[in-house]
Parts: sequence; structure tokens; C-alpha cells
Amino acid sequence: MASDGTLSHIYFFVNKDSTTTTTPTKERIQSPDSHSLSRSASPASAGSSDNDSGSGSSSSSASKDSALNPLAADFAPTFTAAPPTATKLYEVREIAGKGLGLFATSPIPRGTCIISEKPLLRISENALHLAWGPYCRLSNADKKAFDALHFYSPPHLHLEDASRMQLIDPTDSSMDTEDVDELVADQIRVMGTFACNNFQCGTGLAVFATTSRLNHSCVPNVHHSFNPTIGQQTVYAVRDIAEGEELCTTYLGGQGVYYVRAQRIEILRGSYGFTCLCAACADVTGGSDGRREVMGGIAYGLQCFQYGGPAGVEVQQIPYVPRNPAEALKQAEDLVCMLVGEGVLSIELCKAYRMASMVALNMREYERAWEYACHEADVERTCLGSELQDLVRSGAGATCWIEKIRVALVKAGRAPPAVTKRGGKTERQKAAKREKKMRMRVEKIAEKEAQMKSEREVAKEVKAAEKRAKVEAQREEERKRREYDAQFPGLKG
Ligand SMILES: C[S@@+](CC[C@H](N)C(=O)[O-])C[C@H]1O[C@@H](n2cnc3c(N)ncnc32)[C@H](O)[C@@H]1O
Repeated sequence: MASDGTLSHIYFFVNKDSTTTTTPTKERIQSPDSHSLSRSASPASAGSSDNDSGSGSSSSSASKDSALNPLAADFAPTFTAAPPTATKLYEVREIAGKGLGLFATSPIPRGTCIISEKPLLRISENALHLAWGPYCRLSNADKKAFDALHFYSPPHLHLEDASRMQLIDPTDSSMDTEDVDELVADQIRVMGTFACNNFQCGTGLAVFATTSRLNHSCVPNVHHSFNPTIGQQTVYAVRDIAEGEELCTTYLGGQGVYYVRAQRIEILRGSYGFTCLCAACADVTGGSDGRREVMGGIAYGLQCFQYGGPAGVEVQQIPYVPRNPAEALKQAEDLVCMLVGEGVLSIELCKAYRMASMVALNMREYERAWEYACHEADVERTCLGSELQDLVRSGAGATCWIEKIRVALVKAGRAPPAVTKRGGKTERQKAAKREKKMRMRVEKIAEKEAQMKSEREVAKEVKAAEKRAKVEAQREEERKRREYDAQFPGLKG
């Protein structure tokens, strides 16, 4: 299921070397996700995990402002932990066409920890066929919670074959056919349930009593991840959520945000058996697809600019690779605006801010580097909370990046900007102006992209018409030749 992997590798950009066979993707964008799926078994007993510890709002108006105004200068990172509360912020409800889902029982501010829970059943990656053993060792209560989860058997996993090949000893004559069939059916149920409900959990995969009730949206309002520091799966609100709103995460983590609708439909149907009807998928104007294509292109282009392209490929041949640092900075800023415009507010947004900050630092634009790093830290805290010691240890988190910028500033003989100062009116006006400019630039890019797309379509049409005309002409010639042959049979040949 959707994954950013462990927290410690969330900051890697598009992985140009890895390939997965489960996820049909554009060649340049690879997904590390494992996709899996299912169907509702026992709605009544579902979703009430004792492990859940909801927590109250931690969202400050500072983070709210920066969410609405992603490149605004008036941001102050706060890093305050969400105060824990006993109140459960969601309930499990049935929803037409989706089975069960989680719904907000009160308004949930951005950055709130909604779920924090331990895995129900955990296995190594690529070991679905071995899920039966760990399942059998579950306590009765956990087995009941697992059995209540949705079941789906993705055709490409061939669960029956996997069960018969892996788990049955063909020489065991003590088992009659009925026993074997029953065991196979049980194993299929366990594998299918695991496949459709699992999330990345450290280096393995795990199913959770509550998180596994989250339905998918390509414009998610929550972010899920496994936090190795606390050993729990956490789910945070990435924007303010209204009471009664369904909580949705994305099953297409990482680069999946850059897939266009057709790609997403293929993956979600194949692995989870449903067709997504979220706002992005319902957008028939092609606007969302256009933006996601451009965003994916920019993200990859920036990665190539910063780290180099694939072996043997001239970087400048790759679309969207910026020609110079100034262009790279503009593109990174555009990417931030487009992600926010598209409602993609989690880790890919962190990465875009990091890229903007890195390019700015290379250009010795220290204040901008600092500002974008602070925005990154804000989004990071919103999605992952504040217990991020593992990120600090690995040096991957935003705070470590901010520290690097601070060192660079000191080396350059400049004082680090004050971080706690909230913006005044003029700052807000400046930020609004800047954002307007950005949006105009983004719209221009999208327009250009749409124009190029329509030109490509026209060219395709013309080519198809030419081909049709050619076939028609050949047919006509053939018809005339046959007519002539019929009239003058003696001259045939
Ligand atoms: C991890 S479970 C989510 C909880 C599930 N709805 C339940 O009843 O337990 C994944 C399954 O939920 C359903 N689902 C998830 N997101 C959906 C969506 N956006 N539209 C329709 N069905 C969805 C699909 O049947 C999918 O296989």
C-alpha cells in the first residue's frame, strides 16, 4: 500500500534506478509501493482499535497560514508536539460504494495526530505467501480484528496457486481433498486481506486495525506513515478537516502523486478492485492530469539537475531539466505552488520545498534557502508529528537541513534570520504578490502544456487522416484494377 517507506528515507527523490513490476508507471517515475487489496467482512466489529490514541489539535495559525500561502515569507516553525487527548476524532461508518471508512466526528485542524497504533499483523516485504504462519500465531482478539477487515484477491497475485504451492505438502496423505480445499480457502482469505490492507511498516509490511479502514483519495486529507521512533503507525491531518468529512489517505505513495488518472485507475483497479471517484479523478477537463504530468516532469527534471540523469543519457535531453540554477529555483517554486494547487500537501511537498531550499543555497540566496527549509519543516511536522528522533539520527529531516543552512550562513558571515517573527501586513502583502506571480507562472506552464498537448493531438489526427486517405486510395486503386480486369480479362497481368 502507499508508502513513503520508513521515515528515514522520505527525502529521497524519484528513484531512477529501481523498478517495480506491480506498478505500471512512466519510465522516469518509479514507485516503491507494494499494492494489495479486499472486501468487507464484519462491519459491526470493525475499526475500534484499543491501540488508538487520538490526540488533540496542534495546529497553530502559523501553520495554517503557511498551508494556504505556501511560499509566504511570514512563517515561523513551531515544532510543538500535539497535546494528547483521550477523544477519538473519528468513527467507522459504511459509505456507499466503498465499504467502511473513517469519518471525522469533530473539526480536525491541520497537523493533528488522528491515529497512532501498533501493527496488527506484520510480515517481511515480498512474503505474502508466508502470512499464514504469523496469522495463526495471533491472539484470538487480533485474529477477530484481522478477519473483520476488507478482503480482495488481486488477480495478479494468483493467491490460490501461491497457497497450494507454498503451504500444502502434496505427499501428506493424511489430508483429504476437503481439508486441503478448506485450508487453501483460509489461506487465500488471509493473504487477500493482508494484500488489500497493508501499509509499509519499517522494512516490512503491516496491517492495522484502524489505519486499514482508511479509504483512498488521490487528494488525501491525511498522511499515514510508520514512525520508527515510537514504533507506531501514525495518521495526521494534512489540512483542516470538517466534521463529518471522510478521512482519506493515498494508496499511491511517493511518486504516485504524479501519475495521471489512467495510470491511477489501472493500479487501483488491479490491486484494490475499485475505481477512484475523488476530485482529481472526477476532473474531466484534463486540468488535474495536465498539472500532475507537469509536476512529475519538473520533479524529475530538478532531480536530474541536482544529481545527474540516468547513465548514458544527456541531462539536457530530458524534458524540464532546468538550464541554470535560477531556472531550477523557479521550477522548484512552481512545483510547490502546483502541489498545493492540486491539494497534494504531504511528503512530495516537503521534497519540493527542500529542492527549492537546496537550489537557493547553491545560489547563495541564504534567506530564501532558510525560508523554504522552514516551510519544509512545517509540512514535515504536519505529516509526521514531532517525535522524529530517527530522522534526526539519519540526518534526513528538515531540522538537520535547517542546521546546515545555519552553518552555511555563519560561514558566509551572515546572521541566521529570526525564525519566530510572524509576518506583518507588508510581509503578507509581499507574500501574496509573490504567490500571485507564481500562480500566473504555473498557469502559463499549464497553458503551454495544454497547447502542446492539443498540437500533439492535432498532429496525431492529421497523421491518422493521412493514413486513412492512403488506405482509401489503395482500396480505390485496387477496385479500379479489379474492374479493369473484369472488363478486359484477356489483358490480366
Ligand atoms: C484498506 S481497505 C479500506 C477500508 C475498506 N473500505 C473497508 O471496508 O474495510 C481498501 C478497500 O476499500 C475500498 N476502497 C478504498 N478506497 C476506495 C475508494 N476511493 N472508492 C471505492 N472503494 C474504495 C476498496 O474496496 C479497497 O479494496
